[in-house]
Amino acid sequence: DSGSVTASPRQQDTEYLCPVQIGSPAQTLPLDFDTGSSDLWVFSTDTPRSEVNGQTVYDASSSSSAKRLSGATWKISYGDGSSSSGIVYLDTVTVGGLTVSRQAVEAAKQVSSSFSRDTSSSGLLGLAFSSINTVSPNQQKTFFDNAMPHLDAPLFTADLKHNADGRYNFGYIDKSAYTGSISYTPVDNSQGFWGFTATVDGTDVTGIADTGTTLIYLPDSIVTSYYSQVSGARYDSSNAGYIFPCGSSMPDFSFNVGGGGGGGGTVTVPGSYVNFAPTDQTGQTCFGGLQSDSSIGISIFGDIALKAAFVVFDGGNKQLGWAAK
Ligand SMILES: CC[C@H](C)[C@H](NC(=O)C[C@H](O)[C@H](CC1CCCCC1)NC(=O)CCNC(=O)[C@H](Cc1ccccc1)NC(=O)N1CCC(N)CC1)C(=O)NCc1cnc(C)nc1N
Repeated sequence: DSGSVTASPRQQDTEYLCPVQIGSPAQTLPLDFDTGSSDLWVFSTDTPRSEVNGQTVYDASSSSSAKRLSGATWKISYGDGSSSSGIVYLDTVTVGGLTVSRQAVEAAKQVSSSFSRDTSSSGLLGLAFSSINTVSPNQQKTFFDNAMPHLDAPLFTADLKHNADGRYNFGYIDKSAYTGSISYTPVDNSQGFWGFTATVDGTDVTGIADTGTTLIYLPDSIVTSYYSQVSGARYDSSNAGYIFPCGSSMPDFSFNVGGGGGGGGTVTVPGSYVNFAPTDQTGQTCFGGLQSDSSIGISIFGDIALKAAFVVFDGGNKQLGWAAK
């Protein structure tokens, strides 16, 4: 089997949403595919009306294939301080033509305010490792883990784009989607994430590939040296990050993956991607897409990096592949 689904950017590439079919007859919900978490959760008819703000909701009672997973609950909190919790159904889930028949669909009975405010997203589809799924008492598998044995190849690929529709493919590598060769590097999934090591300016950086994080968060030394090339750039505590004049032309940012004997491959993030967004309506000052990881405790290669590459998340061989495009 295989599947292929469009990933549409929202709010200047802040997140990417994909249509997912749940239940019988199918209910289509736009979900944020997140390689940084492992719960598939949705706004539902169980979510208080006061917390629903136009989002499409999942109604298990109108799906003939839905079965309540009795006694199961879930509760999750994210790096940006948002959170949600609820109950669990098993139902049929289809992504880009790829169907999993008994997928844990986590219905929200509570969502934090940032989810209520994000009217375009009906929830998340976690693509990290099932070891960090939050369902209790019996942990549940991700859509990818459930699909993997049926896939032509045990992998999915992420091809996110700047201000344009990209694509997640499951079970195959689309050779027309990238240029040159794919450089592979081993994955450390001990924390449940797609962890890997890249080299930036000769320095090894261990981080995670996270489609659910908008920006790139790297060690202070690398970030400071990057912004030292931009006149007027400075760390601004009120914005909690590096800012600079919006008219600045930003240097490209490159990192090497799979740097072993074969020299590996280099991913180059265009400077224009690092000019993330204005900090206010005046459009004078802009917020950087590359920020320090010192308050996070882990380096994150988020959407700003991922949309500069074609990325293979290889669950069978536990490796990450990076190619230019
Ligand atoms: C099983 C939990 C799971 C592993 C969890 N994983 C994550 O948090 C990473 C995951 O990829 C989540 C997925 C997000 C969650 C919010 C909704 C969108 C997806 N990523 C983050 O939280 C990284 C920081 N957030 C982001 O990067 C959000 C993403 C977002 C996009 C659109 C709308 C709202 C939020 N964007 C921003 O903060 N920005 C975009 C706008 C810009 N002006 C500022 C930066 C975790 O580590 N939780 C532990 C945890 C809990 N609490 C805290 C405080 N930190 C934690 N790390």
